[in-house]
Amino acid sequence: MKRVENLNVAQLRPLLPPAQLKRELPASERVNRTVSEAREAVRAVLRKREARLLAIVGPCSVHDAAAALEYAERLSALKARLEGHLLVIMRVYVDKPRTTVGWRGFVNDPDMDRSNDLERGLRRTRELFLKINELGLPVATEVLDPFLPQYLDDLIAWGAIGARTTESQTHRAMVSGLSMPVGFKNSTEGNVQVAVDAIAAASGPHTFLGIDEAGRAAAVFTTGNPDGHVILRGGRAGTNYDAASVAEAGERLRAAGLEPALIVDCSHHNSGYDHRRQALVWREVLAQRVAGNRDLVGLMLESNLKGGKQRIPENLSGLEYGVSVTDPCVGWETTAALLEEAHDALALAAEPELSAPR
Ligand SMILES: O=C[C@H](O)[C@H](O)COP(=O)(O)O
Ligand SMILES: C=C(OP(=O)(O)O)C(=O)O
Repeated sequence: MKRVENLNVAQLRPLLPPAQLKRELPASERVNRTVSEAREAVRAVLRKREARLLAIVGPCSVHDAAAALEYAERLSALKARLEGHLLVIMRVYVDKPRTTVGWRGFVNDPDMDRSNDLERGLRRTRELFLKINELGLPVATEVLDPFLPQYLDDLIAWGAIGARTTESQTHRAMVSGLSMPVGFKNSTEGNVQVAVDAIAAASGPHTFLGIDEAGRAAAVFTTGNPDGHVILRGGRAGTNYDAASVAEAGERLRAAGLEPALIVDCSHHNSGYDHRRQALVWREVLAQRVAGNRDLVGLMLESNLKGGKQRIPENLSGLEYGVSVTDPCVGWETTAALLEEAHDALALAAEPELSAPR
């Protein structure tokens, strides 16, 4: 017989099962509280039961756990001060989609040397998510590989489906079984309807091929995720954070019978991949929200310890600490200033309400 199977597969390397990793690195009570309280708070924000603005900020991708932790420590201190008006969650993105090819993220290639030691990546990612949650800072991440949630789901407060996968049946079905609220990005072309369709699709039950806690192939039967929402990230057709684009996205959700809840991603096509433009987007969207647009429930910022981005050098000792290796990020000072600004603007806008005669 002619060999016809696995012709392009170099190796199949068994991985530790999810239950084993969770046993080795279990969530503490404090971590569990951070995750469950943040998920509940996000749900309240999405349903407009609470007026805080969701602020999802952090690196485009994590490549250095120490730098990510330093960032998390700074952000958790700031979060505590801004809690009255902002619900701050840290972007801890470890599984990166690529337009063509490139480094696939901390979980896939933690050593950044193309050794793709996934088992080490899973361990190190779980360790990092645990430490960040332990600070009381909830974790936001893109859910790209459909098997990954089995290893990390108990540590994630908010999930995203990226612009390249919002239209994917596999991802919609996966989200229908996820335990946390999930935002769907508009497509890279700028199509918002695919994100609206994704919310509707993921809100119902699905059955798909997955793995169970023991790592065995399993048919996964889901009940549907009621907490989908749209993330506007701009597209090749242009930006979509202006008042007209925001209104149109809200109308699309209403027309589909869905809660009009929108997050604006200040980066990606909304910033033209120029990190200096993220502040403009942030301020413009904040002004719309302060002027009374309650469809706008959140903002996303790509931010790191230092601004800009760097190429991954052949010799990794040449990496600059705290600088993104994927999309350009705003630095820490800009991040802190934008968060403070948002907090103060929302506080000011809320004042007349508070002091209104009863
Ligand atoms: O947010 C990250 C990137 O925009 C996304 O992963 C695609 O990256 P690439 O176009 O550099 O491959
Ligand atoms: C990959 C990302 O964004 P997008 O899917 O919008 O390109 C991201 O937010 O890291």
